[in-house]
Formats: sequence, structure tokens, C-alpha cells
Amino acid sequence: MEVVCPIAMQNNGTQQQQQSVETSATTGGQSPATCVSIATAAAVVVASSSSNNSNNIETPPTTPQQQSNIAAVAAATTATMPAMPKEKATTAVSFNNFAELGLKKERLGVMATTMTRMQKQQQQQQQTCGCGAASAVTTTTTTSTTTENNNNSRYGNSNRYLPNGHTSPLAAALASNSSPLPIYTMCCSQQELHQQQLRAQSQNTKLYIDAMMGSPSSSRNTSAATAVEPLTPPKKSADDYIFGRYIGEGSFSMVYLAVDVHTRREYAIKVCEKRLILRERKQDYIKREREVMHMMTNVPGFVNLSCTFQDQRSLYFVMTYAKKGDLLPYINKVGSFDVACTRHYAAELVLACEQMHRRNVVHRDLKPENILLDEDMHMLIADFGSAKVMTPKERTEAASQLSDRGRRRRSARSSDDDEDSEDLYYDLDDQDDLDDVDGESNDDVDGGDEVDSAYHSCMPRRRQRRPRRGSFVGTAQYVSPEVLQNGPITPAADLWALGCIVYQMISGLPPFRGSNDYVIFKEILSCGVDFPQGFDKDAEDLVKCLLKVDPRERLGAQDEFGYYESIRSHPFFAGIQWRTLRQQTPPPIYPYLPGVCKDEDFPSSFSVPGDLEPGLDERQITRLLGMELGVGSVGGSDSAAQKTAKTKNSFDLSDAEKMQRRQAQKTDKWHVFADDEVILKKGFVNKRKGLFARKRMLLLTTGPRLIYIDPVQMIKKGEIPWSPELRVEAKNFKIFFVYTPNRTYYLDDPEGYALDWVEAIENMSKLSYGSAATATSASASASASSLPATSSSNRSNSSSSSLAIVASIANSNSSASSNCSPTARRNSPAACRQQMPLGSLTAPTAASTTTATLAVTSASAAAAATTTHAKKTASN
Ligand SMILES: Nc1ncnc2c1ncn2[C@@H]1O[C@H](COP(=O)(O)OP(=O)(O)OP(=O)(O)O)[C@@H](O)[C@H]1O
Repeated sequence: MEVVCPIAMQNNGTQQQQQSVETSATTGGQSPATCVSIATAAAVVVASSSSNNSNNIETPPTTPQQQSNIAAVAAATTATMPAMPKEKATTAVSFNNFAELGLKKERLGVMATTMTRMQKQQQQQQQTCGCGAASAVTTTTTTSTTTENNNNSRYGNSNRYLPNGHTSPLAAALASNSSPLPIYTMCCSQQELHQQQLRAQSQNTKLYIDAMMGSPSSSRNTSAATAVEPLTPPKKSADDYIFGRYIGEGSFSMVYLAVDVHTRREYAIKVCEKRLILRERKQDYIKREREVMHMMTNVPGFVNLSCTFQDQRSLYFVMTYAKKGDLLPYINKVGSFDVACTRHYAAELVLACEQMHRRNVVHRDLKPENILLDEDMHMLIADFGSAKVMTPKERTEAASQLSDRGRRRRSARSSDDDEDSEDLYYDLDDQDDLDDVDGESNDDVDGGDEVDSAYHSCMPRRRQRRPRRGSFVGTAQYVSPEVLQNGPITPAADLWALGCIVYQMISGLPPFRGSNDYVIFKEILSCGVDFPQGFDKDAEDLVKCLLKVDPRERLGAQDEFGYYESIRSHPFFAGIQWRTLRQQTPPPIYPYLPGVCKDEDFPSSFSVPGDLEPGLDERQITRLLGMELGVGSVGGSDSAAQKTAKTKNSFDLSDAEKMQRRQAQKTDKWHVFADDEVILKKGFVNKRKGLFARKRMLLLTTGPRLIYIDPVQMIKKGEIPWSPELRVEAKNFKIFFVYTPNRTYYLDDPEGYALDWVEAIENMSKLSYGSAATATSASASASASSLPATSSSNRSNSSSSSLAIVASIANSNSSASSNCSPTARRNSPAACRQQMPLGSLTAPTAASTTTATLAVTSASAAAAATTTHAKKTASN
């Protein structure tokens, strides 16, 4: 096919012109569209004559036009997501084309050498080509900056984004082989290239699977993989990755774990549906996310953006895979972090804020969900869709506006219609579509989201934007008052979020809560923060200093640009080694439960319920040891007698019994919550979330279900999800924990029947899933006593319900960091006890101390004994 290329044909430039084309293609100096058209045209011209030429590279000198064509071809490989047409421009170039162009070897320099090498490689691969034509190459020398990371070309020197000056993992991996590998090859027919790619990929896939399976062939075949690597074009596409499990989803994106078929590195790939982006008018959001991710790539503490690409349907962000997920499930799982852990993560967050703010990036949506954790449990900040990139001028202006606003607010609180302010409440400009979402921009729907961005500061404003009401950037619980009030944005907005996150890590819940956003906003504006009993005093002071309505008064707001000296030197951070923080092993995540440890602030938590007698009566001994025997019973005065009857699980009701009991419970006011199931046990408990406790009616039903109800509003608040993994553990007579894969429920029976609850739940679990699925009570009791149990089976159960939370939360097959794993705790029980002073049965009175000690001894003895021995002990 003959294609006329006006640009290529008219180009009579000199070598400098060639260089200038190269430079512009590389640095983005040329407008993407121009580069693309040059590239496309040149590539097509080159391709069109390929069939007539030989492989000889010792050919007549090239003309400037031809040089320009080559440079343009190189430019064509610099496809970036923002310039979709560039991707389309990566058209065929064969080895023959270069020969036809008559390039001088000396001019091409290393290129020629590499081409020769490539020739050799291709001779080995001729059979895969099938057409007899060799493939052409461009070399790393000529095109390294243009091809390695196609995404960064618009951001100037792309070398800064990846280690060792490489701009993509692929490039880094190629370079590590220290061979000037060809970057782009093309068979004489597209179809055959595709087949080659498929073959290469299937081989790589097999290698990957082999490697995953530990197959010896995987190492043997490494060289084979290297051999097929040159066939892969440099521009990434979805075909370069094996998409694995789904990690999560955002409002218009899905995130998958993926493996680069060439490097076998794992990535998280965010796949954004163009259709949804347009429908939700999130174009700016996406652009901003990409821009800021580029800015923060290679900065410690941030998710790297390795590359981006697109196809007709989707945009793809290839990012560092944060193996341990995000911070929120960890907080939810343990309820709250202990002080050491909170201190560490708060310090990492301070460092991250410094890094962002010194680059003029304000995140504006810092929250536990956006704080990811790498495999070493260090923080990686993600999700920059709401970020704002401020110019230094904007910063200064914002600072002065802050003072003006402060004054204005004080004098007249009514003027919140700040039409002129550079605010957050822009309507999306209709024409602000993603510059690379072709022809879909009329998919327009109203209801655009809030947007402002650095883009707007550098884009011409096509129409006056109007502040929008009722929308804001960020997430309700963490949004700062100035953002809510349409005020100027400064980095202090992130310091507010820092305060909220520290509060949440310590207490388990964000500081501003409410049934709806309106209530939350009112709380935020009035800055009414409750610090629950037991909140660490230094942490409280830090939070108070950060949660100031006036951003100028926030701790750190007046600090030197990008260095938060006043935050670093706050007493809460005493002992933090800031310089090496990210090299240190983060403290294991342990719950902060002052209510169940020896904390003098909580004497009441240790009081033994008044209805218990000193010493161990028969009932208590039976209760403790009966659990070891696995005898079922429901709490109540007759439970001791029932325990001896170990023939039948008392929850194993016949249909007739169930019907009878259902009839009987109809008068019970809690019956309506049981959904026609039999209530096997019920009672008031304090359900704790972090430091907060709420009174709930807990029902155990034949479902099996554990339903909790707000007794004041008479509303079902939720259920503890049952599964074979559910474990239950008593910490003392009052407190028991229910472990589920995603969360630990801390329950406190004020009546002191925690052990009965444990027993009942275990019985139900045995009934539903068989005894193998049930954690033994003895291990729970032993764990409660903080004394080591010797039974290995008990031990393993106990460790499975360990409070050191890491591996169970992370959706990762990698092992948890060693010092916070159950194994580590087993190996160093003393250290663990120090870290997690849970469950020591402590009582304020001498009498109850005796009770507790005896109980502990009995329990641990029971745990240590074999079942037979324990049975004997019990009968004695
Ligand atoms: N690099 C990553 N590594 C591991 N998990 C990730 C990574 N990036 C995102 N995720 C997870 O994928 C999920 C979806 O992320 P995504 O960024 O698409 O949406 P979001 O930011 O949660 O929502 P929205 O786009 O609406 O703001 C989140 O649960 C997030 O924790």
C-alpha cells in the first residue's frame, strides 16, 4: 500500500533536524499530535517499501529525510496514555526498511551493531517467523529514552522515575541483562507478529506458571524466555500481563493483580472503564491521578506508576502491587492499634506528607483506605484522584487568603458564597474530556463531580466556572473544615486528615462520626472530638493540635516548607528515628485494649462480677474444664449438670424440639430478630470497637447466627459472620473475643459469663462445621491466662486466633513479617506478652485475685493435659 507522507516527504533537514525530531519526540517538545502524525506517516512509508529490500545494512548513506523517518519511527514507539494516536502510530518497521533507507553504519553507530546481533538472533528464530524475512530493530541507544517508558515522555526527563535511571521495569530488566536488546521488531505481516507474540506469551506464561509451581523446568527455561523477549514490542498493552486475581474496585475501576510476562514482576493494574469515566465525568480525576502518581513515583512511601496504556475500552494504570492491602481492615480487625504501632504509622504518614507537600501536592483524600501497605508493612500512599498540585504562587495566595478568610469569618460568618475564590467546586467543563478518549465525549451526563486540578491552572479556562454546592473533595470523615467551607486549600488539609487517622488508629473509629454526611460535617465544623477513656495522652495532644478548625493553627502549618519539625518533635513521636524509619521493621499490629490489660485507668474493667464467690466453686471448675472436654451447655444454673452429659451437643435439636422452642420464644421481645430460628443463648454484651463500647443484645441462634441488636432503638445492628474459620476465645470471665477472617469482635459480658458464651459458640460451631473447625476452649483459656499451653494442637488453634494480625488480613500468599507472626509470638512469648498484655486475669481484691489465679491455673492445666487426663481431672 502506498501512503503519501507529506511531513516525511517534505523534510529536507539536516542531521540537526533529525536530532531535533528525536528530541522533541523524546521530551514531548513536539506536540503529541504532530509527533504522532510524523511517526505514523514515517512508519507507514518505511513499511510500504519493505518487501523489496535485502537485509544488508552496509548500504548507501541515508538522506536527512530518511533519518527523520527513523527518528519519527522511534517517536512512534513513545506511545503514552495521554496520546492515544501515538499508540496507533506504532506501525510496522522491518529490518529490510533500514537497509532500504541506506543508513550509514557510522551514523547509526550502535544501532548497526545491535541490528547485526539481532540478525543473528533472528536467524535462530526464523522458523517462528515463517515468512523468511528478518525483523527490523531499533536499538536501545537510539531510542532508549523514547521507548523505555513511553508514559513519561511528556514529563521531561523520564529517567527519574525508576531505579538506575530506567523508566520501566521492563527496561530495568532488559538493562540488567546488559545486552542492547532490540526494542521493537516486526515481522512482515501483522498476523504473524501476532502469532509470534502469542507464542512468546504462552511460553512466558508457562514459565511463569512453572516458576509459581516451583517446577525445575522454570529455571532451565530462563534462557528460552530471554530468547523470546526480543519479540515483544516495547509499548505495553494488556497482552503484556497475565491478569490474576481481582484486588478491589473503585467507582469506575477494577484493580487486578497482574504479572508482567516478560519480567514476571507483579503489579497491581487498575483498569478504568472509559465509558464510566465519561459518564461520571471523571476525566480530570483520572488525569490528575496519573500526573500526581508520576510525580510521586520513586518517592519512598508512594505507589509507583510503572506505566499506563489503553485500549478501546479501558485505561490501564500499572502500579506497584501493595501486597498487604490497605490500612483500614487492619484497624477494623484489631479494633485499634497499640501506641507503638500507631506511632510508627503516624510517623510514616508525616514523612509522606512532607514528601507530597514539598512537591506542592496536597492529597486531600488521606484516609486509611488510601494508605496501602507493601510487603514489609510499610505505607504506600495511593489514590491521587482528589489531589491538588499547587504552584508556589497558589500556595502563597492560599496562605494569604486563609488569613483574609479568617478575618472575614470572624467579622461576618455569612459570606460563604465565595464566587471568586480559587475553590474546589468547579463544574466540569464539557470539553474537558480525556484527551485520549476518542470520540466518546458526547456520552455526557450531568451530575459532574467536584474538580479542581493543576490542569486547570495550566489550561485555558473556556468558561467561567461556578462554585458547586453540596460536593467536596475527599471523604466525609476526613475532610477538613476549610474544604467544607469552600476555602482555599493548603497542605494543612492533609494535616487535618493526619489528625483524624491518628485518632482512628488509637481509638478504632474516625473522630467525626454520624449517621449521614450532614451530621459528620456539623461535627467537623464544630470540631467536637471525644477522646474515649484510655486514649493515649500524648496521642490525644497530637490529635488536638492537628484538628484545629483554622488551618493556620494546625501543628506543622507554620513549619518550614515540606518539613514538619513541630510535628516530628511532638512528644508522641519521642523515640522515632525519622531518618531510618522506612528501613526499620514496623512494629507488629497489636490491638490497643486498655480495657483488657493492666491499665490503671481501667480498674473497673478488671472487677470480677459481684455474683461470683471467692475461690473456685464446682460450677466454675466445671465451666473451665468442661470446655476442655467439649461438653456443650448453655449458660444458666443447670449448666454444670448438663456438661456431664457429653453424649449429645445440647444445640443439636430435633425438628420437634426446634418447633417447640420457637413456639415458646414467641413471647420473647428478641424473637423478632431471630428470623424464626431458635434462640440458643442471649444476653447483653458491650461490643467494643477500638476504645468504644456499645451495649448490644447478643443472640446466638440455630442459624447458626450471632446477631447483635441495639437495645435502645431495638434495631438489629449486624451479625458476626459465621464460617468454619470463626474462633472464639475468652480473655477472662467478662471478656471474650470472636475472631472472624476479617475482624475480631471484642465482647464484654458485664454479667461475667464470657466463658459460657465461648462454650455456646463453640458448640454451635462444632455442630455446624464439625469439631475440626472449632478452636478448643482450653487453648482459649490458656491464652487467656497468658501462660504457655503445651498441647500442640491447642497451640496451633491458639495461634490461629492470634491477635498479631498481619497475614490473615493481607490477601497475599507471602508470609507475614516475622516479628508479628504467630510463630514469632510463640518463639518469644515474653516479648509478645510485653507487646500485648492481654488477658491476665487481674482482680482488684485479694479474694478475686485468688479466684482468678486459681482459674488460670486450672485452665492452663487443662490446656496442658491430654484429653484423657483432663477428663480424669474433671471427674476427680
Ligand atoms: N497498588 C495497589 N496495590 C494493591 N491494592 C490496590 C492498589 N491500588 C488500589 N488497590 C486496591 O484496589 C481497590 C480499588 O482501588 P481504586 O483506586 O480503583 O479505587 P478507590 O480509590 O478505592 O475508589 P475511587 O476510585 O472511587 O476513589 C482498593 O481497595 C485499593 O485498596
